[in-house]
Order: sequence, then structure tokens, then C-alpha cells
Amino acid sequence: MNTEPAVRARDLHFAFDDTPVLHGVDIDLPWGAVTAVAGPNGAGKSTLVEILAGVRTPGSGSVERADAVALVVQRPAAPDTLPLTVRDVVTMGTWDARRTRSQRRSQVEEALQRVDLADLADRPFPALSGGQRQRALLAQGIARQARIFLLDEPANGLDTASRARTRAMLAAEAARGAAVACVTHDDVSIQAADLVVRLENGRRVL
Ligand SMILES: Nc1ncnc2c1ncn2[C@@H]1O[C@H](COP(=O)(O)OP(=O)(O)OP(=O)(O)O)[C@@H](O)[C@H]1O
Repeated sequence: MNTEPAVRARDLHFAFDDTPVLHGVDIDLPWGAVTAVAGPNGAGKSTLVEILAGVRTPGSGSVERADAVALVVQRPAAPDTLPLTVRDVVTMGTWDARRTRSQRRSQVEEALQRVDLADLADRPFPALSGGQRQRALLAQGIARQARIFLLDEPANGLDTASRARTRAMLAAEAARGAAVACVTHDDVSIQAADLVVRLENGRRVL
């Protein structure tokens, strides 16, 4: 087992204009574990995860990532007219030069099965529920062979069953050795996580 963390962030500071949001946050995400990122609204959880994913640059501090990151955002925007199927969205994860067409195809089908969306593969992506979209993006990351999964779960809008499914899938990816972090407001998800990080007012309190 690799004892170096998948993601190591130190002394992260971030502000939106003049509003400070993170004040010196340290975090390690280990391989093979689900880390829940908890805390009240506005604590800075989404901002932290975006910085860990590399889609936001911290004002100061460092982030080291040992592998490719799949970021599953709160509400993937998808115009109703977007002519993309679920399979297309997952296939985008394979758009690098290193794979043959048949490798691509089998990786996409495997990823769809791992998130339990094989039956919906030909549906238009915008027709999916929030939880299904989340799983489609997770499958895109699986197809991309990302080993680090960062999820920003919405505070509301996902039902209990949908949360439970996502939770089971994240646990399965962690059991395969991936590093997983999930922003969550859900007590069941927090209790089910291997590790819990808690932010309050931009500082780690746990
Ligand atoms: N684009 C933005 N411009 C200005 N301020 C922002 C922006 N996005 C977030 N903020 C502010 O930064 C702070 C942290 O926001 P963030 O979304 O990281 O918190 P959070 O813990 O994820 O909250 P929630 O649980 O409600 O999703 C909040 O005070 C928020 O209002």
C-alpha cells in the first residue's frame, strides 16, 4: 500500500475579492479511503475541493496531486438541448491519444456498469436526475482512469436512495484503491466515511 497521500495540501489560503474564505487549511487525502468534508454552509468546503482539484488557484499554499483527478461538481450544467447521451459523456473521459477504439469502448461500458448506468446509456444526459448525472460524471472519471475522485455533493436536491447509491459507488472505488473526498451535509455519509474533515469559517476544526 502506498503510504504517500494521493493529495497533500498545506497552508491553503483563499479569498473572493476582499472576503477571506480559507485560512491556512492543511489536508491529506489517503489512497484507499473515503474522506468526508463536512461543515456548515459557507464554511469553504466547495472552495477547498475546487482548489484540491486544481480548478481554482489558492491565494497561497501548496497542493500536490499524485495522480489524475476527477471532479464531480454540484450541479453539472446541461442545457436541455445538448445532444449528448450518457454514453457520450462517459466517452469524453477516454479522449486521449493513448487508447485504441476497442479499449475505449470496453472502458466506457465497464465504467457505465460500475456506476449502474448501463441501462440508461442511450438516454440524453440532460434527462437524468441530479444523482444520475453525478454518477455519469463519476463514470467519466473511471473511464479516464482517474485515481482521485473529488465530489461536491449538493446540500439538497438528492434523495436518500440516490445518496446511498453514490455512497456505495464511492466506497467501491476506494476499495479499489482510489482516493475519494466528498463534500457532504448528510449525517449518514459522514458516519460511513473512513475519515472526516470538518471546516468552520474557513478553518479545519477536525
Ligand atoms: N464566486 C464567489 N464569489 C464571492 N464569494 C463566493 C463565491 N463563491 C463562494 N463564495 C463565498 O465563499 C464562502 C465559502 O463558500 P463555499 O461554497 O466554499 O462554502 P461551502 O462550505 O461549500 O458552502 P455550502 O455548504 O453552502 O455549499 C461563502 O461565504 C460564499 O458566500
